Amino acid sequence: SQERNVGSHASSNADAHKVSSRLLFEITLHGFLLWVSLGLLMPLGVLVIRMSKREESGKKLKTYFRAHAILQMLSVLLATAGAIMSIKNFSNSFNNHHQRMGLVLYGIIWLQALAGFLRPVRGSKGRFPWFFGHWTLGITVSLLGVINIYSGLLAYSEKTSRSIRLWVILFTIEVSFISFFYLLQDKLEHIQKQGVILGNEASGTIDQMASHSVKQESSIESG
Ligand code: HEM
Ligand code: HEM
Repeated sequence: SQERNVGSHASSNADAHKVSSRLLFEITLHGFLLWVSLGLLMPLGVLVIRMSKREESGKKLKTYFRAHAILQMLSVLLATAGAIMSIKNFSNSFNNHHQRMGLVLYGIIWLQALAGFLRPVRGSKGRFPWFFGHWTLGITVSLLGVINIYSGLLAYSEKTSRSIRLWVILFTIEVSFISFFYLLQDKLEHIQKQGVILGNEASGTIDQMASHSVKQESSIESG
């Protein structure tokens, strides 16, 4: 960069300004594309396929599956556009965590999407190992994606000396909502099951419990 400054001595001020505002635009576009991709579409795609867990109608199952596949493919395409752009315009030095982890993420999301298409049919022998691999990699990518968005914001504030406070706060709120909903999905299943037991089998269950405790008491008495 020193060489460049020396080389364009005559119009150095104007050039420096041009370069920096162009770079600023490219960094902002890079950040925005990758946030939409790994920070929004990908986690939404995960939440959507998890909604199919409590679904019995085949038609709705298919819709959730389609939505998952489409959201994840869009996410991969946007990330790829962002990757091509950043490799064209940035330094390609890969000398910090953000850049190196970003490169690894570009690779893994392609693998994950390809693996999504190469799934064994439901109920076959290979389905569980596939699901376990797809789930583990999917969750890992989503977590690393969130971490890389934070480190990208830090890199942005270092490069531009602009405040990132608002973006950090907004992104943290978004991630909290998504995490809450992710955890709630497991609980909803639990709550629904409890509802079924209380609604349909309550009297039977209570009868069983009562007779069980009577037996226990009588066995304590006799013992
Ligand atoms: C998970 C999402 C992200 C991934 C996978 C990612 C990936 C990358 C990669 C691979 C590079 C190096 C590009 C090269 O030199 O060819 C890079 C650079 C950079 N990224 Fe990101 N990025 C992400 C999100 C963000 C966000 C949200 C921002 C915030 C604006 C950001 C800001 C930057 C900056 C400022 C650079 C310049 C290089 C530096 O000094 O570190 N990135 N990113
Ligand atoms: C980078 C892209 C992708 C990511 C990050 C991802 C992530 C995930 C995650 C985390 C789950 C598990 C959800 C849960 O039950 O807790 C899942 C399930 C699933 N994914 Fe993906 N996925 C991606 C792409 C794809 C694609 C492209 C397809 C198909 C074309 C696909 C098909 C499926 C199917 C069928 C399931 C449900 C498996 C089952 O419940 O048996 N995925 N995905």
